[in-house]
Amino acid sequence: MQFLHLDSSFTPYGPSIDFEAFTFAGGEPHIKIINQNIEGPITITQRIRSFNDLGLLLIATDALRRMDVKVIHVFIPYFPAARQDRVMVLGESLSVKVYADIINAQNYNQVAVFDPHSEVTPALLNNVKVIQNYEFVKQCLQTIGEEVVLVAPDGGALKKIYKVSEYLGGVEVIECSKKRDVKTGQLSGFRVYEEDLKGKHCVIVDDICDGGGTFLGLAQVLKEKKAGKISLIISHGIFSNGTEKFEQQFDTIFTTNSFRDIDENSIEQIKL
Ligand SMILES: O=P(O)(O)OC[C@H]1O[C@@H](O)[C@H](O)[C@@H]1O
Repeated sequence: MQFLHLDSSFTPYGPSIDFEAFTFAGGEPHIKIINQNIEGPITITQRIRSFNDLGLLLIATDALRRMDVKVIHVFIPYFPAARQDRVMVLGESLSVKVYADIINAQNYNQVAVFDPHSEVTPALLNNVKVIQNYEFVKQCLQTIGEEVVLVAPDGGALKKIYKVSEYLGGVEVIECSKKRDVKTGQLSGFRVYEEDLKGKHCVIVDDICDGGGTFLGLAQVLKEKKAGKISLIISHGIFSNGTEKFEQQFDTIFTTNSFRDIDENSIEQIKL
C-alpha cells in the first residue's frame, strides 16, 4: 500500500507518493504525481473543509487513474457539511449529500471517515468505513489518568457516548440536553440530568467544537452542579473563536488534527 497525503500535516506511515501541487495565479489548482512506478492499492488522505479541498482530492484521483491505478482508498478525517444533514425549511440545501454524491462518483474502493457528526454521512457514502472515536477517547483518558465521568451535551452525543463507555468497560455517563429559544432556535441553556456532581471529574465528549458556545455554556452549568475538574474531548477541533476562553473553563482539552493543526499549549492534539 502506498499513501498520498495531500495535506502535509498527516505524517506518511508507509511508502508515500511524492507530488507537486501549486495554484495558478487565478486560483486554479494543479497537481503532478512524481512517482512513476506506483504499485498496488493507494490511500489518499485529505481533510475536506471546503470545495477547494475537495477539488484537490478530485484532481489527484484523476491523475492516479490516468496512471492506471485501479484501487484507491480515501481517508477523510473531517467530512464536510456533516452538520447540514437535514433540510429544516424549504430553501436550504442538503449540503452533506452534495459532497457525498461527488465522492461516490469517484468509485473509491473504500471511503474512511473519522467520527462523523451523525449517521447520515455514512448512510450516504458508498464503500464507507467509519472510524469511531473510541480509541481516541481511550488515549485521552489514559493521559488524564484518574476516575472520570463522561458527559454527553445533547441527544446526538448521547447516542454515541454509551458505546464509548461500553468500550472503556463501563464509565459512568451524565446525560444532558440543550434548551433552545422557541422563536429563534438559538441555544439558551442546558438540562443536566444529575442533581449534584459531587466533585467528580467531568469529561465532556462530543464530535465538533466550532464556536464553542455549547461547551463553555455546559461547563458553567456543570460547575453550578458542583463538578470537580472539567475536561473536554473533541474529535474535530475547529475553535473558530480561538481557544482563550476554553483555557479558563477546562482543566484539559483534547482534540485531533482532523480539521486543523493546533499549536496552543493548552490543547493536547492527538495526530490521526
Ligand atoms: O457550540 P459550537 O462549538 O459552535 O458547536 C458544537 C456543537 O454543535 C454540534 O453540531 C456539535 O455536535 C456540538 O454539539
